[in-house]
Amino acid sequence: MTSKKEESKSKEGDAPSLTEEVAPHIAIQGYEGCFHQQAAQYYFGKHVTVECCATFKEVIAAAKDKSRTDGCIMAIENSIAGSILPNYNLLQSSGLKIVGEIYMQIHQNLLVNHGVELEDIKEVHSHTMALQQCYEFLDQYKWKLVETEDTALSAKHIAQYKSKHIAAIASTLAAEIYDLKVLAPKIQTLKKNYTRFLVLKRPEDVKEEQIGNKASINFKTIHKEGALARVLGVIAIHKVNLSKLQSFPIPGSDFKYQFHADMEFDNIKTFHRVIEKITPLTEGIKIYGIYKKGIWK
Ligand SMILES: O=C(O)C(=O)C[C@]1(C(=O)O)C=C[C@@H](O)C=C1
Repeated sequence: MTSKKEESKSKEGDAPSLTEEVAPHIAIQGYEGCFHQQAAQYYFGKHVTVECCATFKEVIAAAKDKSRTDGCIMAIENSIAGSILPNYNLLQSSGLKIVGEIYMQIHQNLLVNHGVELEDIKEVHSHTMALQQCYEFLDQYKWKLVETEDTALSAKHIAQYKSKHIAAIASTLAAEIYDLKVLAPKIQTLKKNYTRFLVLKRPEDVKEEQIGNKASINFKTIHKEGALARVLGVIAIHKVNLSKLQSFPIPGSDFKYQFHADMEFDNIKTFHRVIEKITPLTEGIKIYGIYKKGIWK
């Protein structure tokens, strides 16, 4: 049986020559018209093919499976709704490497079937992160908010069932694909609304250390005063920019914490020096990847 990955590679007919670049097949959370698909196209180009998964857990499983995909794209944080904490745990247990990141401007829209007006709406369906990005708009109404797997899938469902009382929050691309009306455009709480996505690959497919100016690491510190401050001091002394520090509980540890840190630097040697110096101050330090800082799109 041909896997979806092989199918996608042979779509154009003949097997690609050795010199020909093969469009990657990438696992995403969501379906046709979702923001992950747009992020995949932005990063890999229009020819990328996607393996649509219902949950982030499935995305990671698909990314780890060589017969299914070449890796995945996973949202990790949003500038309005904040960090997607469960994804930090998934990243940690996955063993996958970060090879890139994407900051993508997200416009959320209220979509309905043609003929439906604001006063007809009783429920609004969307991905939890999308709903959270639109609370200020949604708070004006008494609609029931329903969390779904995906923005685009919500749009597809209201079109499919010709719903008269349900709206979806999704992209204008989803509106086009499923022939829905944009009843209210750009309803996210702040005009500027960015989601950061990580590009992950299996470690064996990351041939050599990436050339980059950003890195993500994970570490634990002992439960003693000043332990984290000492680590941060080393980072500061080396003039490395700590662009994100996220603490999250170690599962099953009665609230002991681990830290995820993103760092930006001009010289890779400086980053390695920081790692050398903080290793004795931390436990279980892990480098998730060295990659090129994403451009805000
Ligand atoms: O539902 C989608 O369209 C997704 O791609 C998921 C997702 C997310 O996980 O944050 C992606 C970007 C937006 O922030 C809203 C939802």
